[in-house]
Amino acid sequence: MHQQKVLIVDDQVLNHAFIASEIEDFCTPISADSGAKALKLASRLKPDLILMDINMPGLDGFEVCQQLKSNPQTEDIPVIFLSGMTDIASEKTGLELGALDYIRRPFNPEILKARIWNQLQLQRKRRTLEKMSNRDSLTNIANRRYFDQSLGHEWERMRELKHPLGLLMIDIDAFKPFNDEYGHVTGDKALKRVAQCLNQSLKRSGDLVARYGGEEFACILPHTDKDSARLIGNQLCAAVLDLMIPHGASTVSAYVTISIGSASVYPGETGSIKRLIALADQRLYTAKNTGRNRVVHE
Ligand SMILES: Nc1nc2c(ncn2[C@@H]2O[C@H](COP(=O)(O)OP(=O)(O)OP(=O)(O)O)[C@@H](O)[C@H]2O)c(=O)[nH]1
Repeated sequence: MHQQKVLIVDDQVLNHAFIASEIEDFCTPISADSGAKALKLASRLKPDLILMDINMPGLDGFEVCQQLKSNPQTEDIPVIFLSGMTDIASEKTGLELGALDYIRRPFNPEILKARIWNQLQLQRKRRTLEKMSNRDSLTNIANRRYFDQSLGHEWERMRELKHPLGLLMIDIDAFKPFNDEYGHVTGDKALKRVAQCLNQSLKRSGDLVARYGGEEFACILPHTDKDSARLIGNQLCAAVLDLMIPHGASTVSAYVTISIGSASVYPGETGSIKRLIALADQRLYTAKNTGRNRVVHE
């Protein structure tokens, strides 16, 4: 099975089979015989490309394209129309709706194949760049940019669900003395190990840990009330201590430790993302001033 998926949307089963047989040696074709099924499959499977007929019973290809482009989860999936409607007005409508290309039927199978191949190569590069732009290059966990984006997204999601959103602000203790004692190369290695440890300690798929800046990390915990956030914070403190990274210049412990400020709110009309960050930040400050290697919470 190939990694890249192409969703073929057409009410004519014979068309599916023909296109699938042309492209299956370099991608995995998936079939949808209606616009409604296409919308469901697109948001569930996130295909790399959608090849779509226009004339279909129920939702037509134009309507499906419009819905795909207005949903943040599917707006970036490239769409190519494959249609027997050869008039300029239809082609213009398709392109104006955000389709990447419009191929008229009858098409030459070799040309269709070449176009799909080219689009999949571009999509592969696009996805690699997207991944790189969201990662911190030293620690290989999410970066600040991705954190800001995710926090905004989770704030909205939890507001709609009326669920609590937890946030941990995390800072490595006495890291300046660590660098002074062992040098920056060892400092970088310790940062990487702590980052990986935090990342691996989070068990739920919706949780996210990011490098917030320097030796500071931040952890987004959807569906998490203040007690659960504190509990997760304590687990993270214990996990980092368990790494047993020697720290001869620390006044807190013989090993590298972290301090955490924990907060959880129900996103609503009052309150804001800024306020949530400020709360967790203030508590991190308190954790630093009351001994370090601890979680301070409400
Ligand atoms: N090796 C390395 N050090 C970094 C990196 N980013 C930030 N730092 C260092 O982290 C240290 C942070 O020092 P401070 O903000 O004074 O805090 P601290 O010494 O950890 O003290 P507390 O936070 O109060 O426990 C600075 O010396 C930075 O140079 C990095 O990418 N690599």
